[in-house]
Amino acid sequence: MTPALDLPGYRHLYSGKVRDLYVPLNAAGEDDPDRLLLAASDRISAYDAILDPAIPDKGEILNRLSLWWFDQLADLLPNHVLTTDVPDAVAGRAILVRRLDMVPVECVARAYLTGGGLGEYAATGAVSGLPLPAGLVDGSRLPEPIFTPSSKAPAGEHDEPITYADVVALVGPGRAAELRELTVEILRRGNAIAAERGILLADTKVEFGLDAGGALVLADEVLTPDSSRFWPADEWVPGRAQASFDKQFVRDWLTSPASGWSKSSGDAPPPLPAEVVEQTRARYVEAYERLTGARFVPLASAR
Ligand SMILES: C[C@H](c1ccccc1)n1cc(-c2ncnc(N)c2C#N)cn1
Repeated sequence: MTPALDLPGYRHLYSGKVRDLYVPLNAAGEDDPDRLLLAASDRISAYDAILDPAIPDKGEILNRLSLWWFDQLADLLPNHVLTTDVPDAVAGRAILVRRLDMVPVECVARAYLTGGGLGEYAATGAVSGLPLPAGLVDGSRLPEPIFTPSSKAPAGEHDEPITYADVVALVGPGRAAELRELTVEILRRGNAIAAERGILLADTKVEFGLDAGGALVLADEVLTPDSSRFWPADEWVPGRAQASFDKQFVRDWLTSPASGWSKSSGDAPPPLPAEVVEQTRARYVEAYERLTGARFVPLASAR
């Protein structure tokens, strides 16, 4: 994995698969207690691996999409965004945010049944302890979006599904109800907009934090293809694996004989051909332009 950039005036705190977290330093070289810098990289992850090469402009496209969603949701709850005035090295793909006391729950909502939720349903008839109607299949639209929280696993490990009762035990009944209501409403609103533009948001993960006054604030990224499953609406057919809006070219090539790779091999996926990289970049641009109604012009080229 390409190491996170060295940003003068910032200390690198942590890197996830596709994003990097920094803290601004004051004149004395000490950590700013109130702000963080969240940088979205061009890295792409699939099959639990970070693929090579990176997808040009992916970080900027998804950062700008997340900022657009924060605006669409601003009447629902406050968010952590302070400014997009960031160092040139990460311009367009990073934001300075308010440092929050992060809620220790991965807040997931599902509007369609797939992935880990489908596995839980097949085994128990329920997801996160929530019984669902019989007869649902891969890609079934749920009667209403459901809250299916997970634990915050240590770096490199998978989040584990937890029940609503577990959330209550972690944050108390009032806060748990607030998290459930807001997470479901964010996905509901996301789908109300996305469905009109030919994209289905099957599920999403959002993160919340508390500000100094104890108010709940929407943090992290919101409703991006990295935090949510994006499906092309015109290809939705319940009963089979759905096409991914953004990662299908990657999946098709990696699982084709052309790649010479097998998911079950345990080997790292081979580098993506230039054509797959460009097709994938184009899908991120298309998702951004369909949802926001704006053209994507890379900041670098706009300068
Ligand atoms: C999971 C996520 C992350 C992002 C980027 C790279 C790796 C992890 N993260 C977000 C915070 C965080 N902490 C305090 N205040 C905040 N406003 C935020 C946010 N967002 C800590 N981790």
